[in-house]
Amino acid sequence: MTETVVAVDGPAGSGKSSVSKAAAKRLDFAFLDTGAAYRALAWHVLESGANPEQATEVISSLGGFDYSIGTDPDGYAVHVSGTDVTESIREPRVSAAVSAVARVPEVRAHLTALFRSIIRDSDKAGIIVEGRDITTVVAPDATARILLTASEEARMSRRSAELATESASDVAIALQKRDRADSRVVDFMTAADGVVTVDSTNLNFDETVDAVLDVIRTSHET
Ligand SMILES: Nc1ncnc2c1ncn2[C@@H]1O[C@H](COP(=O)(O)OP(=O)(O)O)[C@@H](O)[C@H]1O
Ligand SMILES: Nc1ccn([C@@H]2O[C@H](COP(=O)(O)OP(=O)(O)O)[C@@H](O)[C@H]2O)c(=O)n1
Repeated sequence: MTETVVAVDGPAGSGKSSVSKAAAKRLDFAFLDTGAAYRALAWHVLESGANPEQATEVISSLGGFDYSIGTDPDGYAVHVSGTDVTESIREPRVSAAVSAVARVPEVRAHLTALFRSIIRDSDKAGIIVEGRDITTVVAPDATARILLTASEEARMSRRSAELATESASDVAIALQKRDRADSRVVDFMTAADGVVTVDSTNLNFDETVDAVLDVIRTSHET
């Protein structure tokens, strides 16, 4: 039974995944990357030849979506029907299709229920869950709720440093397009009531992890 739930939201490239993972390791908590599930469904839709832009085709694909993800911050594998898709869900074709899949309300309801069961079943004392709507929809009553932000410029340069095979401008354009589409569905740019903003624009990685750990500690004390 998970006692402490930490919810982290924010735009693409703000550091949600890497910072949450590092904080979870420090606390010996589990870690859940919810974006991986939306990406895996987009991969599944593309793989089955369905059109991600067509909500009815996406909803039909949900029936055969057999998904699993680990919650170990030291390394987690993502599987769809037994196929390891950990790497392939990061491909640009999946990033380009994921927002269309994520805007379908039936998809969000299905995955939210899945995330809640993973959170409930985790055998660690705590879990850090990151995504876009964790502080507001998936776990609004989490022990600590954090909005991790960074300037668009910082986010783009961090993301393009990771994706060496693509040009910086291609990465920037794709990221802006995805953020714009995603923010029509959930607001992850402004902190909801009770959500603490950590702006990492002028913090290095370790300072950002420390800032997140501080919010978690403070939330425990109140
Ligand atoms: N405060 C920071 N300073 C510098 N680089 C950072 C910082 N936070 C995260 N990063 C780096 O930025 C990149 C994108 O982070 P990631 O965790 O993938 O973001 P998100 O999950 O929000 O899309 C990673 O390479 C990560 O190591
Ligand atoms: N809680 C969440 C998490 C992700 N998503 C969707 O999943 C996509 C991929 O999320 P991600 O966290 O892997 O994206 P990055 O920020 O890591 O690039 C996002 O662009 C959203 O479309 C969502 O709608 N709700």
